Amino acid sequence: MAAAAALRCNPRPSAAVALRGAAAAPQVGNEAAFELLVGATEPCLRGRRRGAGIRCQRSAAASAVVVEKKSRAVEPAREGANAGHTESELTVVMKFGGSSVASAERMREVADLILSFPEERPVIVLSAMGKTTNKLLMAGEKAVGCGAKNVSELDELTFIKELHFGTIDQLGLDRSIVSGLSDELEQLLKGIAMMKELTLRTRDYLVSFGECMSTRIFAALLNKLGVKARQYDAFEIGFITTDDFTNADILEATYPAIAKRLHGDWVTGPAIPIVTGFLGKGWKTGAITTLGRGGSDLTATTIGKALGLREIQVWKDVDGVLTCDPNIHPNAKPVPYLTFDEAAELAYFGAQVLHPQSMRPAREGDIPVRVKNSYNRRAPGTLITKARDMSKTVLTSIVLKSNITMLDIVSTRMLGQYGFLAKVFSIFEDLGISVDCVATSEVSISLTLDPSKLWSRELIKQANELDHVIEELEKIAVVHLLQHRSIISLIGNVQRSSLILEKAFNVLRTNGVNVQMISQGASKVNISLVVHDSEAKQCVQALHSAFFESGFLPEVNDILQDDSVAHSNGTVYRH
Ligand SMILES: Nc1ncnc2c1ncn2[C@@H]1O[C@H](COP(=O)(O)OP(=O)(O)O)[C@@H](O)[C@H]1O
Ligand SMILES: N[C@@H](CC(=O)OP(=O)(O)O)C(=O)O
Repeated sequence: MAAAAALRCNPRPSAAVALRGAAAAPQVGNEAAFELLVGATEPCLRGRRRGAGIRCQRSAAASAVVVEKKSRAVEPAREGANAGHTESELTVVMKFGGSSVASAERMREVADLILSFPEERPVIVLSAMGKTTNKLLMAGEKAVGCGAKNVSELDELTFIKELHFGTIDQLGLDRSIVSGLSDELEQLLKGIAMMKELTLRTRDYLVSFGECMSTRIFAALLNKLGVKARQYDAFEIGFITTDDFTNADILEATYPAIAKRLHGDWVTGPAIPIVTGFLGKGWKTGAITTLGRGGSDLTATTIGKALGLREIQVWKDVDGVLTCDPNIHPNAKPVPYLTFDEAAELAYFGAQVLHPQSMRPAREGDIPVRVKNSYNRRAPGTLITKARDMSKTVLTSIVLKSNITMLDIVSTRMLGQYGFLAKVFSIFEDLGISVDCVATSEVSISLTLDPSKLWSRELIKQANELDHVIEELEKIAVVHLLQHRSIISLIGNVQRSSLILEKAFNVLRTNGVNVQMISQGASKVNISLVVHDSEAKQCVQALHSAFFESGFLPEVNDILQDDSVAHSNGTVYRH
C-alpha cells in the first residue's frame, strides 16, 4: 500500500472556464449528426485545454503499471471516414447507468439522446444493463454450491444470456459481439463451482462481464446507425487502481494514461469512445478490479478530469439529485444546484444517486457535473459546481443511511485524557477501519463506522472483525456496541445550523423520537443525527414534509417552481 500511495501525486486545480449549457438541441438525421459529432473541423476553442488534468509527474513505477495494450476493442464501422478532422477535441463525458440501458428500446433511446446533442463530441461511459450486476453476483453465489454440471441451468445465467442476446437480436446486431464473453462467463462460473469458492478477486472478474457486454452492444448499435464508435474496456486503457477488490481506488497514473489513449485514438481516427464503467486494473495483481457499487459515476468523473472536458453528465432514471430518496418520500423534488462538497457529502452519507468517491476528480479538475434524467431529457436536472450562491439556502437534501453500527466508548481512565482519544483512533487506524460521525468529550467517544467501508468489507457479516475492534478498545475503555442505527444527514447551509436544528428537533420531538448522537461535519454542509433504525424512515418523511413541503423554505420553492435553470456562467435558458 505504501508503494501504491507513492503513485499518487497532488492534483492541481485547473482554471475555471465558461460553461455552455446542455440545452436540448434540435434533432438531426443520424448521418448529419454523425458528421457533427465526429466531423467538426474547427478546433474546440470553447472547451478546456486537452489533458488539463494530467500534469502530475508520472513516476517510473507508475509508468510500469500503465497498460497501453489495445485489445477486445470493437473496431469502428467507418474507420477513416473523417480523416482530416482530427483537430477537434472531445467535449463532454456522458454516463448512462444500468436503468438507462436496461433493454434494446432503452439503448435506442440513449443513442437517440446522444445524437440530439450534435454539437458535442462525447465520451460515453456505460454501466451493465439493468440488474445484470446483481444477477452476476447471485449466479456466482449459487455456483459455489451447485456443482459444475448444473451451472448452465442457473436461472441467473439464463437471464443474463437472454437479456443480452435478446437485445442484440432486437437491435439487429450480430450475436458474435458477445458470444465469446458469454462462453467465458459460463466457464468462469464452472470454475467457481469446481473451486467451491468465490473470492473478492473472482467477484470482480465475474461482474466485469456486465459492462463488457453492454458497451460492446452499444458500440455496435451506434456503428450500425452510421455513427462511428469504438468500444473500450477500462482495464485495458489505463484505469489503474489499488488491489482492493470490490472497492478499489483509482491511482493517479490513470489520468495521463487514459488521456493519452482516448485522445490519441480520437485524433488518429475520430470515433465516439464507449467505455466500460465501474472497472479498473489492480496495479500489483494486474487483475480486473471494481470501484464499488455504482462506480461508473467515478469512471465518468475520472475521464472528465483526465481529458479536461467541459462537462461531466451522469444520466439516471430520476430528474436529478432529489431532496430525499424518492423511495422514502414520493414528494422528493429535484435540487437545481449543488456544490461538489454538498454532493460528496450526500453521496458519502448514502444517497444512492451518486457514487461516494465520484465528486473527487470533478472537484480536483473543477469540471461541472450535471445529473440528468435519460427518461425525461427536458428536465433541467442538477448542476454541481465548485461554488454556488448559498445566501438563500437553508437545507438542500435529507439523506438516510440505515443499518449502521455505533460504538459508545467510555474511558476507564487508565490513560491520561490526551492519550485516550489518540489511542482510540490509533486502534481504528491499525485495523484499517474508517469512522465517519464522531462526537467526543474528554473521556468518551461516540462514533459510527464508515458505511462505505462496511459495505465493501462486509464488516458486519464478518463479526470477527468487529469483535476484534471491541476487544482492542476494551483494553482502555468500556465499550457499548449499538447496532441497527441510522444516520440522517441534513445537507445544506450549516451557517444556518441553529435554524436547521431548531426546526429538526421540533419535528423529532413532535414525533417522539430521541436523537442518540449529533455530529456537525467540518465541511460545513452536513449535520448528522443518529436515531434507531425503526424510527428512521418516519423521521425522514416528517423532516422532508417540514422543510420542503410546508413553505418553510419559500426561497427553495421559488427556485423549484421556476422552470428555468441558470448555468454557472450566468446564462439562463428555458425548457
Ligand atoms: N437523493 C436522491 N436523489 C435522487 N435519487 C436518489 C436519491 N436517493 C436515492 N436515490 C435513488 O437513486 C437512483 C439512481 O441512482 P442509480 O440507481 O445508481 O442510477 P444509475 O443506475 O442510473 O446510475 C434513483 O432511482 C433513486 O431511487
Ligand atoms: N453495474 C455496476 C456499476 C454501476 O455504476 O451501476 P449503475 O450506474 O447502474 O449504478 C453496479 O451495478 O454497481
